[in-house]
Order: sequence, then C-alpha cells, then structure tokens
Amino acid sequence: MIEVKNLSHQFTIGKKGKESVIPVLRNINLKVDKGEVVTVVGRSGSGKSTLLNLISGYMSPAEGEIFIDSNKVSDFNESKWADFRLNNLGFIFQSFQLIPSMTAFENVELALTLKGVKVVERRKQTEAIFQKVGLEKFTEHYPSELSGGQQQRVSIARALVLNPPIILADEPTGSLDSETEEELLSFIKELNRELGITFLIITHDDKVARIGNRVIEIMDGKLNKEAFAS
Ligand SMILES: Nc1ncnc2c1ncn2[C@@H]1O[C@H](COP(=O)(O)OP(=O)(O)OP(=O)(O)O)[C@@H](O)[C@H]1O
Repeated sequence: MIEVKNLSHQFTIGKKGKESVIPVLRNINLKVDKGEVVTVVGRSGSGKSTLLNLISGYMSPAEGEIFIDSNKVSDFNESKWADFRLNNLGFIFQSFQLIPSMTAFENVELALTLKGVKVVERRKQTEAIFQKVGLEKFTEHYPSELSGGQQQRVSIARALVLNPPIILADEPTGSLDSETEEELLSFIKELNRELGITFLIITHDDKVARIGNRVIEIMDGKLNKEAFAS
C-alpha cells in the first residue's frame, strides 16, 4: 500500500555562503500493507515528521522513491498531489487544524465541498460522519466551544468523510489528557478494524506506539532493525 525505497533526505540551513547540510533520513526502506496500523517512534528531531511530510508530498525527497498503491507519488507535481491527497489520504494532526471561524459541521463539510460534492449529498454525508464519531449533538459548535478530544474527533470526521483508505497521523493524541487519549486510541483501532483503514502514526508516546501492529523506530536517520519484527 505504502512503499518507501532507499529514501534519504537532508536539509540545508544557514546564511548564503555559510550553509550547512543536516542529514535527517538515510536510506530508509519501509512497507506498510493494507489494513496495518504502523507506528513510528524516535527521539525528538529524529526525522519522524520529515518522513510523514515526504510520504504525504509536502516535501520532495532528496533521494529515493515513494509508492502509494501503484502510484509513484515521489514523481508527482503539486497539482497531482493535491488531487491524490483528496482521494486517498486522510490527515490527523496534534493541533487538530480546524478552521476557528467555522462550526464543526462546516469544517467537515468543507472537505466535501473541495471535492466537488453537491450540497444535498454533502450534508447527508456530513451528518452520517458526525453520527460515526459520536458528535451529532455538537455540529453547531465552533472549535473553541469543544473539548480537545471533541476537536480531535471533528478532525477525524473531516478525514473520514472523504473515505480515505489511508490515514496519516502526526502525534494525534499529543494535545489530549490520558483518559481522552485512551478513548481516541480505541476509536482509531475501531476504525482500522471496522473500515479497514490503514494507519501510519508518528508519535513519541509509548501508549500510542503500542496500538501499532508494527512499531518502527527512527534512530540516527535509519530505521531500527527491531522495527521490522511483526
Ligand atoms: N524545514 C526544515 N529546515 C531545516 N531543518 C529542518 C526542517 N525541518 C526539520 N528540520 C530538522 O530535521 C530534523 C528532523 O526534524 P523532524 O521534525 O522530522 O523530527 P521529529 O522526529 O518529528 O521531531 P519531534 O518529535 O520533535 O517533532 C531536526 O534536526 C530538525 O531541526
């Protein structure tokens, strides 16, 4: 489903003439199969977000190839990526990234509007997804009128409404207390089990890492050997 081949990435930082190169990822090979939950751990600064940004096309790899299904996405230009993301990838972020001036309902409906779904159909789909995430009583709330856990559920609804086969998550419980975190992790497992959604989750939290069928560790720019054990 996701295949990363010989992926390396580095950043160039500093003023012109005094640049230095920071290698972040070195020769990474990774396969995520359909229906898996794979968690990626590693120290702060080890390159977890960089890996996710490369897999989701927000950065282009310095070297290597990335395939999602049969698509060589590492060759995509920005417009192809935009279309591909809308149809294939859902995203969950630590900071929820909801639009504050829109209600919960409008935040979720917007994803369908961008996809060109007609108004009656998108209202129907949005209502159904609020039922799925158990927030049907909160559709008219603005993000600031919701708890952290509720905001994260709205952001999951926004991802789910597009029916993505894959969800990429960056520290999805990083802003939640431990009880809300456990609820959210159970919900992610339920979505994986019931809808067969493949998850790639980056985290530095052991509890989150443990929901993975496989835990992969990035260390010194490489994937830790242990990580390949199923
Ligand atoms: N746009 C950028 N320009 C230059 N260096 C960057 C850039 N983004 C990240 N880095 C550097 O790349 C390294 C990896 O960063 P990354 O954000 O991928 O780590 P991380 O494992 O996700 O960290 P954290 O757990 O703290 O979020 C760090 O040393 C960081 O300073």
